[in-house]
Formats: sequence, C-alpha cells, structure tokens
Amino acid sequence: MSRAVVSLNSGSSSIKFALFTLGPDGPQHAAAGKLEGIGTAPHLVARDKDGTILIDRNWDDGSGLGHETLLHDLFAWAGDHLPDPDIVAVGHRVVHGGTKFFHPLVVDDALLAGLEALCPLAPLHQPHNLAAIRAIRSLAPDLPQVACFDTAFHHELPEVATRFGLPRALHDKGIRRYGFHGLSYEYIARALREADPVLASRRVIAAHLGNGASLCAMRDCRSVDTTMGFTALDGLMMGTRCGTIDPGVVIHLQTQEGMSATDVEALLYNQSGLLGVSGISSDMRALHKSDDPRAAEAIDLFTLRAAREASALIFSLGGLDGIVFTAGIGENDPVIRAAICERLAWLGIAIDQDANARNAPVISTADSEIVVRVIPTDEERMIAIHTLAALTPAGGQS
Ligand SMILES: Nc1ncnc2c1ncn2[C@@H]1O[C@H](COP(=O)(O)OP(=O)(O)O)[C@@H](O)[C@H]1O
Ligand SMILES: CC(=O)OP(=O)(O)O
Ligand SMILES: [Mg+2]
Repeated sequence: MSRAVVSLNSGSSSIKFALFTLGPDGPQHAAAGKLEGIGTAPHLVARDKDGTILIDRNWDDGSGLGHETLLHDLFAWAGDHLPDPDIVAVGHRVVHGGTKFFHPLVVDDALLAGLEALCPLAPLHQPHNLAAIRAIRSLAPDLPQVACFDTAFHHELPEVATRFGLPRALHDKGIRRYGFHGLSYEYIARALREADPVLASRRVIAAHLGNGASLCAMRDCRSVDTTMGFTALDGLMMGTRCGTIDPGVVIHLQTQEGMSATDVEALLYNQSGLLGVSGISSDMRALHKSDDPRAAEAIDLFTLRAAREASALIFSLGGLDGIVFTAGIGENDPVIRAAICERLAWLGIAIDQDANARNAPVISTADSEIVVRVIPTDEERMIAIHTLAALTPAGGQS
C-alpha cells in the first residue's frame, strides 16, 4: 500500500483537497477536488491524476449544510472510492499565523488554542480551517495534522513594510501588516524559478486573483511588499470584500449609520467587492455574461484597483521586470489580464492577444519591456511538501 498525504485548503465557501502519494521524487499528485458553494448550493467535483472525473455531486437542499457535515460526507466518499493508500498525515492551509506561527507545525491542543485566538483576524477563513482540523481529529484522533500558514511567506517582509501609521504600542500588540496567499506565492516562486530563472531573480509582481485577491512584490522570489495587511480585507477589491477603503468610512458607518461592528464586518467581508458594486454576483464569469452596466462598472473598478495597487508595489520594487497572473481569475480570464496590463501600458507592457486568449505560459510579446506570465497555482502541493517536512525535519521525503 502506498503512503500518502492529504492536503486540505478550507475557504469561506469551499474546501479544496488533494491526495499525494509519496515517491522517491517527493509527493506525486494522485487525486484532487473542490467542494464549493458551502452555505448555498454545495457541489463536489474530484478528478484523478489523469483528469478523469471521480465524482460530480450536488446536495439536494444543501444550503443548511456546514463545513463539518460536508467534510464527513467527503471523507465517507474518499474512503469508499479513492485508492486505499496509507495516509500518514493531513496538511492544512491555515490562513493566519499571527506573529508566533510561521514554520509549518504539527497540530496539538496548544497550537489549536493559539490559532483559535486569531479567528477574529480572518473570520472568513480561520474558523473553517480549524473546523476541518477538529473534524479530522474526531474521525482519526491519532493521524498527525500539520498547519501551514498563509502568512509565512511574508514573514521576512522588511520591518517598515509591516507597519501601519499607528502608535508603536499597537504594532507591538500584533496590529501590523502580515500579508496572505503565501502558500500560493511560494508555489509561484518555485515554479517561476523553474520556468524562467532569470526573471525569478529580478523584480516581479505576482497577482493572485481569485475570490480573494492580492498582489505580492517579489525580488529574487522573496516577498518585499504585498497588498493584504492585518487581515485579508486589505488591498485589491475582491469577490465580496471591499479591499482598501478610507478608514473614515468604517467610523461613519458605526457612528452615523447605526451599524454595529458585526454589521460592518459582514458588509466589508461578504457584501462588498464585485458583488456589492455590481449588485449581481461575486463571480467574474457571471459579470462577463451580464449586459448590466453595473457589472461593467464592477469589472472596471476591479482592474483599476489592481493596476493602482500594482503601481504602488512597483515603487516598493524600484521598477518592474515581470508580472505573473495566477488563481481563478488570473489563470483563466484573458479579458481581466488584458485590462490590467492595458492600465499599466505606461511601463512598456505589450500583450500578445493570441497567447493571452489561450492562457499561454507567456502572454507578453517578444518586444514587451515587461514579461507577463500565467502560472496555475498549487497551494495543495505546497501544503503536502510542508507537511512532509514538518513530520520528517531531516528532508521531508520518506
Ligand atoms: N474561466 C474563468 N473566467 C473568469 N473568472 C473565473 C474563471 N474561473 C474561475 N473564475 C473566478 O475565480 C474565482 C475563484 O478563484 P479561486 O482561486 O478558486 O478562489 P478561492 O480560492 O478564493 O475560492 C471565482 O469566483 C471566479 O470569479
Ligand atoms: C487569504 C484569502 O483571501 O484567501 P482566499 O483567496 O482563499 O479567500
Ligand atoms: Mg484561494
């Protein structure tokens, strides 16, 4: 029986998972899937390593089903239908590690308590990350679980980039900028080193544009600045999150509009962004299909905010050599990539329209002054690699 690791990436409304068998060359992808629409209309699709669909399931009247119930269903299905490997560990994406946690860690009670305390800083993610850990603990109490932190890639941000213009005592309490999507950026850094080592050693902006969206300024594949800060609410406008706004708006909503802190949290995390501006959908695909001018305006604002934040990161990098697009929108949406690059045309970016339409690995023209690439991210692979390393510190492969 082959040994294997399971990676779980639990989000606000989705759980991505992957099974990796352990070979001499590290984790080998055996199966992967996504359970999305949690809270509305859960839908599970999983494929084997060749892309053959293993399951495509909807839950009748699934709107009341939470992460835990669906995880139990997922495990029941996996137990019956996936190859029967010897699972040696489960690795998790844990969105917030705060100031204390950055190396991947084997989960114990003390770590769980420490991570629980960070839930208010990532209300869309951290509770679900921890719910998945607890669900597996109850199913398989002796199975080692490893927490891999989305904040870790930004742990060595220059000190000044971690500060807000707030009193020092608050920074010292942990009210500072952390940055997120770190597992994705770490994968992108590795993949870029392989695909284009010269570019990887230079000044690159990685654009993780999914339901959550951020940019990371990398020099020699290290994070030197990023758009998300204390929480995953900062920076770009996203599917349902507002991104950077004047903090005076938050004060006004509470003092003048009578909103409670909980109301404001729900507004900024769940009802804003593409969904709030369009009044139609948080999903970019639905906005492209709509001929409502509010959909066009939401798309316009999305690309404007992305280009504006990218321009700030170009300052942090002292120039720019490349852009890498990734995640749901970044990997699949030529219209959005072209619109962002068009807004950055002053840099000398020229896009090859055919290559862009094909989601090709390089979408800039040969004479573009900036190389523009598309790299599909693989957070689950990074989770598997870190999980093995946490269990076998000598090298991560067994
Ligand atoms: N073909 C596509 N064209 C445009 N947008 C897409 C496409 N496929 C996925 N998306 C967008 O990607 C988002 C999901 O991205 P993903 O990286 O999976 O996000 P998350 O991990 O936050 O769930 C969806 O909300 C959708 O807007
Ligand atoms: C940190 C974050 O925003 O993650 P996601 O894109 O999965 O929502
Ligand atoms: Mg994601």
